[in-house]
Amino acid sequence: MPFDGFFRTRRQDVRARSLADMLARTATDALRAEVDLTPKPGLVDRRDNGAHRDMSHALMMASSEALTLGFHDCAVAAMRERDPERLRAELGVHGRESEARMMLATGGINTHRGSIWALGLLVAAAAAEPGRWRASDLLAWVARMAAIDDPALAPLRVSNGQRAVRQYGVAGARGEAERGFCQITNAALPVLRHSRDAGASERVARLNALLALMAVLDDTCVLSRAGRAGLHLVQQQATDILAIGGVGTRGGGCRLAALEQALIGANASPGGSADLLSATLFIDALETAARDKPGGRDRRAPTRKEIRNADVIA
Ligand SMILES: CC(C)(COP(=O)(O)OP(=O)(O)OC[C@H]1O[C@@H](n2cnc3c(N)ncnc32)[C@H](O[C@H]2O[C@H](COP(=O)(O)OP(=O)(O)OP(=O)(O)O)[C@@H](O)[C@H]2O)[C@@H]1O)[C@@H](O)C(=O)NCCC(=O)NCCS
Ligand SMILES: Nc1ncnc2[nH]cnc12
Repeated sequence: MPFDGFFRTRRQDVRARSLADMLARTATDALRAEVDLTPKPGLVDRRDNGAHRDMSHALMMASSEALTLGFHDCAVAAMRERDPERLRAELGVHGRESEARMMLATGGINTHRGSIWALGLLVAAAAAEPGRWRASDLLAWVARMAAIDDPALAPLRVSNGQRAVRQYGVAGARGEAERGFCQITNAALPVLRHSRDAGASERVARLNALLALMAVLDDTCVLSRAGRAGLHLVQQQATDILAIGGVGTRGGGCRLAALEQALIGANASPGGSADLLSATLFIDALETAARDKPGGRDRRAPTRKEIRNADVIA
């Protein structure tokens, strides 16, 4: 039918806009919740700037808010464009627009490039298949989309991540996306939920999930700053804290403080793990929303309070 878009009912348009708004808000809330989580080792939180001389809590919050529009645009694109190649190109445009808005909001500091990548793809996945919000479904979609080359990407764009990929032979952010960010399904989500089930506070559960990511992720942020020795330090010490029961135990809290000092001393920031923690919280929120309202197509999004309920430092 010609002009089939023209005949979309107002209700469909309203529903499309409301879904895009909800997904964009949920992604932004996940970013804010990650920044607010405290105390994180080597990362910006409510208490200090970790291993980042050029960042602050306020800057990270401003950056998070600046990304909402780009997430919305990724959702709308994924609802409208059914051709994967064309959609990949469009997501690349929205991703770079978001990176530009981030730089404007931060005065040129790269706070969230990795988050724009991971959450932009996840928002698109959730919008492309409304309600199919199991982690495995979302991340399988992400893996397919990430495997498509972005036609506009400058092939010689040399970033810290690309240098680390070449120097250390790791997957990097794009490679991890092509693998469906398996650290989320294999480590972060199980530890987050196991900690909750064991009675841990939401803050402790999220800190344990961050450690679970740090224990297994080949974080190019750490590699570019502190080399393979720095990555080994991060992975080993995060593993050790989880092995004694996580940050909720007396020994775990002390070791977390020691890890923070070691990371600052090594100028090592697990920024990639922070990005994937935001992605984990986003997926957790959508799985919860889908589970709480079976059968409904426009599932209630988790409230801002539900997503950010770990803001309070226990
Ligand atoms: C695919 C892109 C992400 C480009 O990635 P690339 O491989 O080129 O590397 P980078 O540009 O360096 O970005 C990678 C960032 O991703 C995070 N990250 C690191 N390791 C992993 C991992 N194993 N899995 C997932 N994500 C990972 C990390 O981001 C965080 O750290 C940054 C801050 O670190 P910092 O060292 O302080 O800052 P730098 O600027 O790097 O150094 P300084 O100059 O300050 O010293 C910050 O970004 C955090 O988020 C890595 O840095 C993607 O950018 C791309 O191609 N985008 C185009 C648009 C697009 O296609 N979008 C589609 C969806 S919207
Ligand atoms: N809290 C944080 N501190 C430093 N880098 C980050 N990248 C994403 N979240 C971050």
